[in-house]
Amino acid sequence: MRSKDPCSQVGACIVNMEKKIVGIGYNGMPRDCSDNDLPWNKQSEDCLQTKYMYVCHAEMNAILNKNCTDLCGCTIYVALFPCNGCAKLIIQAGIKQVIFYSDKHSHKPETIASKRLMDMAQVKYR
Ligand SMILES: Nc1ccn([C@H]2C[C@H](O)[C@@H](COP(=O)(O)O)O2)c(=O)n1
Ligand SMILES: [Zn+2]
Repeated sequence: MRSKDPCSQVGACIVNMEKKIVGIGYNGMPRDCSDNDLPWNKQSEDCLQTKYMYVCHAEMNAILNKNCTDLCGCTIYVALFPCNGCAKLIIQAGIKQVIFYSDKHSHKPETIASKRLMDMAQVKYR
């Protein structure tokens, strides 16, 4: 895994209906933003000193890295259940299925909102 996040290395892989890989990504700082200059802290009195303000999620990177015209009908495999921000991207990209390994943040509002959106948009997850 290539992520520089010292606590959580997350990967995502998108496959089309023929099971061909059409996008991969991992969690990392945005392009041209140094992994070394931005914080990787989970907690700080100053939220600007936490990674959450800056890091791009694996799902976002996999979608943006797609090597085909569109992702309609695709399936995304993810290490962690997508947050609400990534759920919006997944839905808007036309991805129809999410296969996740861990749902360890299931109690968080981000995850509850994510499931609400995916249920409405008929994106299956398991
Ligand atoms: N579905 C997700 C959830 C989280 N991430 C990234 C964002 C962070 O780099 C890390 C989560 O950090 P933690 O709070 O678990 O230390 O994982 C992601 O890419 N996709
Ligand atoms: Zn996310």
